[in-house]
Amino acid sequence: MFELTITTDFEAAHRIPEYPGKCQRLHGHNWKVEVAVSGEGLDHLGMLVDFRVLKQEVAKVIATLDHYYLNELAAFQTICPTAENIACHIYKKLVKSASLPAAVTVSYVKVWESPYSAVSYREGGQ
Ligand SMILES: Nc1nc2c(c(=O)[nH]1)N=C([C@H](O)[C@H](O)COP(=O)(O)OP(=O)(O)OP(=O)(O)O)CN2
Ligand SMILES: [Zn+2]
Repeated sequence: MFELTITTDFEAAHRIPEYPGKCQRLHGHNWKVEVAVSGEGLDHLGMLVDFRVLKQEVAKVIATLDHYYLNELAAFQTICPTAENIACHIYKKLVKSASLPAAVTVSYVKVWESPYSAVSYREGGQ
């Protein structure tokens, strides 16, 4: 099994409306995102998936979050844009991506809210 990761980041504002503290107020983060994909089979070049292809697919999702006020986005009208929900949102968007090879599975998405605090989202008991 091969597991490949890429990292990227984006800037966005959010607030956690019912949070009992300062996070209830509008504030921003430079969110770091790590995406891991895995699979068994390599292509004729010896790659699970080209890093460039994975970065492009992740970039499409990140573009929908970058420099937005996350609470205003459709994805976060019924759930709060916590690091947990952002990681889950990115994961589910990537799973739907048609541009990743069929044999490639998204292992997890990890989102850092700060250099010291991160959340990983994965499915299927991995
Ligand atoms: N499990 C989670 N906990 C918290 C989340 C979250 O998304 N998931 N989010 C927040 C707030 O967004 C807040 O901005 C972060 O708060 P905090 O950790 O206090 O961040 P600081 O950088 O301000 O850290 P200090 O130690 O207070 O300087 C809170 N929790
Ligand atoms: Zn925050």
